[in-house]
Amino acid sequence: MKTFQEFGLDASVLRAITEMGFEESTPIQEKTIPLAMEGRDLIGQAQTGTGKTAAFGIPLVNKINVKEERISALIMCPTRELAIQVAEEVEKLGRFKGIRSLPIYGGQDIVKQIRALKKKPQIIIGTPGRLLDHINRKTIKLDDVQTVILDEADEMLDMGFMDDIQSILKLVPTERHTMLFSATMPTNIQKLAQQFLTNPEHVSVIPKHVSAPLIEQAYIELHEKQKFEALSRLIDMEAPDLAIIFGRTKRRVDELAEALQKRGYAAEGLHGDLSQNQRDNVMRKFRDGSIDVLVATDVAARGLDVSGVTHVINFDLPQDPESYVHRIGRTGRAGKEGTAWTFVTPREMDHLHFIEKVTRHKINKKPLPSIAEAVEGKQKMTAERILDMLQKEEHQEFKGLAIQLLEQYDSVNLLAAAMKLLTGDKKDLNIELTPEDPIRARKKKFDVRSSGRRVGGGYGSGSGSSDRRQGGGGYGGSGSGSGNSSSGGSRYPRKDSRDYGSNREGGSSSTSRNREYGSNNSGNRDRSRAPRKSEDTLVNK
Ligand SMILES: Nc1ncnc2c1ncn2[C@@H]1O[C@H](COP(=O)(O)OP(=O)(O)OP(=O)(O)O)[C@@H](O)[C@H]1O
Ligand SMILES: [Mg+2]
Repeated sequence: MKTFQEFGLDASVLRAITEMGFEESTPIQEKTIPLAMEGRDLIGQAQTGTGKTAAFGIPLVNKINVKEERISALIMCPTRELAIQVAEEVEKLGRFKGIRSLPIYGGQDIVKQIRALKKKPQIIIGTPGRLLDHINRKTIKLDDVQTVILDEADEMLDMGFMDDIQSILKLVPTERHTMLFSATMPTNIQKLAQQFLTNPEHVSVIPKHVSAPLIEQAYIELHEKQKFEALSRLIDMEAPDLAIIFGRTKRRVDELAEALQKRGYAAEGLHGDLSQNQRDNVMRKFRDGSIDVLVATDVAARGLDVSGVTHVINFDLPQDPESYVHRIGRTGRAGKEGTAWTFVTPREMDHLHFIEKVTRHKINKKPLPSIAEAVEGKQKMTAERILDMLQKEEHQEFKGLAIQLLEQYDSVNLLAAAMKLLTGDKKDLNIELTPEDPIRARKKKFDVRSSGRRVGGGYGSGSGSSDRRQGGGGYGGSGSGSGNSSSGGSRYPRKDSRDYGSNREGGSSSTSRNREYGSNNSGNRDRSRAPRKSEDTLVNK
């Protein structure tokens, strides 16, 4: 692998890279940085957690002129959390060069954003809905934008952001440098690429499997009613440092987070119906370790990079293979190992096999963890906590009492009792979750075409595009409901309700497919689209 010195980067950018602790470039960085520095348009595909952000961030900050007082680069992301995270990485990369960057996303006070825009940032990192809002208010002008990056480009298309992106890109000079990035590149991305990129280079670092190599993947076949018990046992058995648990709907996430809390786990939920403040708080707590279980809808599936996530658990099977790849990719990042567990009900087994086929990765079947395994795991963890406390020497004030107790009681019994207390077993609490419908693969899904690799039918282009058309139609008129709309009669249909949601945006919107992560109907899926991808969407051809 190349060191960063070999790219001929600005000294201030190199210094930033060093401070971030990056020693060598990752494969996608090695391939894209030189091309991007030449100004080539490109489509960059590489596994989750392999540094795509810096792959576009480094050449971007390298070329930005700090004297520029206008927006010269635009990065678009599908979710607010991702926009915030990418903005932080860009900020770090550009720090010593003195580059000004700003995240712009829905749910945040627009007046505050307008004030921040007055500081003349050179790089804007935003979600499409809120960007359009600013464009309509003329608080963001794109006339001088020279570089556009679409992170998780396929997801933005999938969420129905195509119209928004088109509207935005129409305002950017055609003489520009455009790059798309994602771990998955479905065929429909070609349409976007053809329209917006000039003679793009397709840079793909997907060796054999589309999912990241350091993730151990397993599934448990079980009935819907067994899921919660299985989850508790699994968490106890595996004792994750940090875990993300994906649920299918917002209601599911709420119920699950509450149920886990009742059982004594430090868990909180994240989905599009929460206020931005709540979303920020949950993410902050998860990042700083004040909670160790994040329960989330697919709003957290893409791009999020939280170090220390050792486990991803699909409490509900994801809708499509892409979602599976991205969800499990929240662990096993930056060279670290991770484990992904997936719960599958008997009726969903076909769909799991489909995911295996598309991702070209066998997912190992594991038995439901037994009570004994759960107990053993919990005991181990309690012991670890005690030893950790010993090392930190934070137990001094209990020493006197300990000596007294030891004079009267047996040491083994004493410690065992203390451990039992510490384990805080609340297993007998009766918890019932509202059942979710199983995901079912469509009948015609294995319509194998000539190459023998394609999987058409329900996942192929035919039904897929009709799904999209439906979605697109629904968005046209969804504007009026947007709570934070202020520029009535705008040129663009208002679609920030799809900005993965907040109460204000999503509440009254009539978004047709509930794809936006913020409808108030608590039972809604955060994404309720039919599976429809073709096999070759995920695998390097
Ligand atoms: N060259 C490098 N050396 C060490 N760590 C790196 C390097 N480049 C990036 N990283 C770190 O790797 C982690 C994953 O990077 P990043 O979030 O960019 O992955 P990604 O490819 O965009 O993944 P996803 O597909 O999930 O969005 C981050 O914590 C980042 O700081
Ligand atoms: Mg990323």
